Amino acid sequence: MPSSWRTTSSQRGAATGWWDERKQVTGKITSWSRPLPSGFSFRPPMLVRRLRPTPYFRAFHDLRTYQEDIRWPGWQVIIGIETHAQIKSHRKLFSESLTSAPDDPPNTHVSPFDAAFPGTLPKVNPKCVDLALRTAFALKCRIAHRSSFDRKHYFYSDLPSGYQITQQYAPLAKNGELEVQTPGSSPVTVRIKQIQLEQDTAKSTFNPRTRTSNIDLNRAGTGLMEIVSEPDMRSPEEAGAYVRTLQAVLRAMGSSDGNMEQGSLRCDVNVSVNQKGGPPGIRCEIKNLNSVRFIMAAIRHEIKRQTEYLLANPGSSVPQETRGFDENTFETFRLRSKEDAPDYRYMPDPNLGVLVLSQSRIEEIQKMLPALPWEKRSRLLEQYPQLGAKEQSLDVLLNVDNGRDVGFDGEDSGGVVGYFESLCREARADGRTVKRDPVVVLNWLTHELLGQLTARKQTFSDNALTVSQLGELIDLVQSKSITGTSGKFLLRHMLSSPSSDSPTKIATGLELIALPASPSFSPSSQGKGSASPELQSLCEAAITALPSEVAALRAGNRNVLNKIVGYVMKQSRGRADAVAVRNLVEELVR
Ligand SMILES: Nc1ncnc2c1ncn2[C@@H]1O[C@H](COP(=O)(O)OP(=O)(O)OP(=O)(O)O)[C@@H](O)[C@H]1O
Ligand SMILES: [Mg+2]
Ligand SMILES: [Mg+2]
Repeated sequence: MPSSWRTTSSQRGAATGWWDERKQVTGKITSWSRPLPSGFSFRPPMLVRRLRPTPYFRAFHDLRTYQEDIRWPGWQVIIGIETHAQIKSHRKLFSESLTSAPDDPPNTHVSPFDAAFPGTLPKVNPKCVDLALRTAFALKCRIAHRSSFDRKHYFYSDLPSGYQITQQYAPLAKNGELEVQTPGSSPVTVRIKQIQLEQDTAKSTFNPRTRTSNIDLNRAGTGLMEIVSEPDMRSPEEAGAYVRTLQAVLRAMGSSDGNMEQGSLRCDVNVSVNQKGGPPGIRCEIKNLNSVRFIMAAIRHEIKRQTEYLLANPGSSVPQETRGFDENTFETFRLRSKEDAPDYRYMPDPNLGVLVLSQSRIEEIQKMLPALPWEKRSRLLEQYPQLGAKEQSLDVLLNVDNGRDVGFDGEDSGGVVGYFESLCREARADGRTVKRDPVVVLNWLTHELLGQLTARKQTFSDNALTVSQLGELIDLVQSKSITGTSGKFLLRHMLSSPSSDSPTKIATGLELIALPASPSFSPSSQGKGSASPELQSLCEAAITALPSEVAALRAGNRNVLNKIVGYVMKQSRGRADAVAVRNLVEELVR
């Protein structure tokens, strides 16, 4: 190892002749034996100019005027978030092995490269680059035509090679922004400092009983995007809204599951406090937060801790620390101070050159960018203003839509939003167009179809009902040919026994067609005049079967009416119309 690599932490980064060190290791660039897809090429890292770290005091606290928070009067809180999002690709970032799900058996998705076998070489996965590029576009970043990879060394058992490949000095994208809406206040623009590609680590679990650690290499080498925000947030609520908005963007782009519980989205939150009008304080970094609730709680605790420290030690500043969050006490705790901070000994990865993206490749990605959640929302509201009163259901629909796989090669089927739109305006094979009430369709989709799929532990992609099948089912209920209860039963049946038969045929087979209220049924004549013989005999049977209820009803106790109606509904297996039954029972008992 050249002696110049052995730098101390104070010498590291911008302060030292890093560029000179870089030259020493670039002599040996591994050539690529496998061809790279079009649009990608590698050049030796010599060609990359070192980027100076962005000075954080670049007037960032002037960007937003000081606004007093009554919870901590006289103090200003500054928050910046580093988000690690697992890239939703089938293969890892630098190896051919498949990415894994959290419940996969340990060490079943590991290639020799992931396990750092000597002699193995990395090869960048273009899908990961494409997905990161999509994210970069959605976050309005400037894309770097040339980016490079660095090694960040630390010696943990969950990092087999002893270093993580990341993009410390020349990231894929920089200088973006994300508009964040917090309830009850105007939107805030959070600037994005950079998006860098890096590898995830393995997972180690400690068994306190046997005092052993087990290493699972399944996660090792999975692609991550580190999305670093500028310190532009000023309250726990803004930080929470930022993470939620970012999560929605990642899902809409199909670049990450953004699933915080399962660890595919993790945040390091940097918090500092300063007195009104003063310069920004020293930040403390709270590592690895995996829920928005914890993020907000950790920030609240940090504000309390740091303001108390500054009041108790006037004239001094908060010691710079890396902290953890205790999920039981909702408090942060010290992990290490700046002095104990690891010296990562960054160096360019000699096996990976410069990643050069052609303009045509970048334009291709931009052309196929899926719609952002708020774009889809305003399009739907513009098209169907009635949905304004159904915002919650609309959000459910958009959330499900965000979670889907968004392909690159035109395999995007429109997702649940496309399905919804086709149901509202169905173009039939015979050339007719059937229009449906969007509020009714939205109810059926979110409450019934998605509800049933969730109960069956399925997702929208498992939905077996075509647009015309669900459309016809909704029409059957709307025209009262089947009751709402029968409609739900029919939907369950069609999900568990998928077939290409029409809902009318299936409903007839299952004897779900509603009992007509009268021989010539019309909604306005329900229960009035002569009832259908079948409904009439069901109601008469109920009156005979429930003599005491009938006596109570005759004595003026109208509450028992529900019981009699319920009895008839049960006997008719949900085929009778409850209003018609109610009217008929009243008429017969009178
Ligand atoms: N005074 C401050 N108060 C709060 N946050 C800050 C302050 N200064 C910087 N930050 C935030 O700290 C974060 C720094 O992240 P960055 O990845 O650049 O460096 P790092 O934390 O030193 O590196 P690592 O990736 O190894 O954790 C950014 O999100 C930035 O917005
Ligand atoms: Mg970082
Ligand atoms: Mg950090």
